[in-house]
Amino acid sequence: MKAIEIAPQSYWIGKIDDRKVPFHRLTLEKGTTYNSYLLKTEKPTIIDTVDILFGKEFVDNLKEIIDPSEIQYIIINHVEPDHAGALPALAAQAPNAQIVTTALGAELLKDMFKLHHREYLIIKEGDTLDIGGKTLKFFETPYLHTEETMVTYCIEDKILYPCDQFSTHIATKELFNDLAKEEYEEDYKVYYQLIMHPHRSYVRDMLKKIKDLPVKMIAPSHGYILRENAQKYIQLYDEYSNIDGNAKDKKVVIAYSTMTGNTTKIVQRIVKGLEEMEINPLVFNLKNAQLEDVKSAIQDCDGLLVGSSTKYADMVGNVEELLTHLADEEGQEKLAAAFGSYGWSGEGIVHVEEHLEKLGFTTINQNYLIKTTGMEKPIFPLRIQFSREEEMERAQEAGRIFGELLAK
Ligand SMILES: Cc1cc2nc3c(=O)[nH]c(=O)nc-3n(C[C@H](O)[C@H](O)[C@H](O)COP(=O)(O)O)c2cc1C
Repeated sequence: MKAIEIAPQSYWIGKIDDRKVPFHRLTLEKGTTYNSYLLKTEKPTIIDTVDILFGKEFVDNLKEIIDPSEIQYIIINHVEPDHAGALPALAAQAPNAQIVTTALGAELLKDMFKLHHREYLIIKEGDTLDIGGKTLKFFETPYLHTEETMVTYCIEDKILYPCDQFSTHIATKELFNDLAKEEYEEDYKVYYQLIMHPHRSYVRDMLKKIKDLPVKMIAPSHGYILRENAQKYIQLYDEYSNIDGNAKDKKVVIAYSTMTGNTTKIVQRIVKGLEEMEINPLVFNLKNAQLEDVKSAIQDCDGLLVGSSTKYADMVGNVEELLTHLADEEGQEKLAAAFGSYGWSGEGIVHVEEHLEKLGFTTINQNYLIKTTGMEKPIFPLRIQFSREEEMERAQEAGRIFGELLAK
């Protein structure tokens, strides 16, 4: 494909992939595109590249419009190899270019592509970069759809370069949405649901960040460049990610035991996280609760969180009694997770999780989170050492994530 002008001095330099593309355990029946952009300003800049399969072709095509050694910046909004895959081939031909990305993005690129020796320009929220004739502004948009992700906005052109966000998997040759020969809104929605929806609270954070930008065109990294009605596509993400009425009707039970109150502090932060999702859980400190009451609340709930600290490698209080009491119940695949404070080994939390699994609950743990959201940091089971404040942030995040998973 030849370069296509999208704005003065700005070009699409991507690749149309019209195969049935294997991707995220799916087959993209309509193929896709990998959209890369060249901003041919005084300090020539490339925004994202193409899939790793097409690295050589990408660089060969690029050479027809610019000498790669002139490139000053290569912006990597997201490190997945369908966008950053041509970076090694490009970087080898562009020795003067700095790689512009988030701090986490730089760490991942170094290890993934052995680019330790390159110069990086690390982006923080709201930073701007003068590329000689245009100014770029950056926003960190974590988990859309991986942790390191950011978006780039060109102030003069009013173009948003959001990489995977606002994308569509279609191997379009028309490229611009106003030239589309087929209806594509359903494909746009399906893409959102598969890739972005598991992270919809982050979608809402991103929407707040770009709310006041006068975006005239969205130039994503898959499918159509949205130059007609760009705001409509932002509005659609607002509608799709709206959590109202989704999570707030869910019933959550938290049941726990504590020796010295550390697990109570965790509960308070989990509750705050759930409240962010408009969920008000029923909380039982098992020391003061009738097990029959807790049991009937659990029978009636959509999600269950069971907490215990650890005493001599075991659960504390009457957590075990409760879990045994539930043995004649079936978890009915309801979502559940274990949490607790601990000192050095935290076996109590492991025992709680094993009980929940045996009872037939769908237990949220790291494997579950990786499969459903791609999130690899260990949120559940939630293990907090003593009640260290610096760790408590995780408890609130865990509450929010639990709510999001319930609302799915
Ligand atoms: C008698 C006793 C035994 C403990 N045994 C363990 C243990 O085996 N493993 C561990 O990780 N922490 C152990 N701890 C540490 C507690 O789990 C830790 O202090 C925790 O923060 C207590 O939380 P809580 O106040 O919610 O009960 C023990 C604490 C006490 C007092």
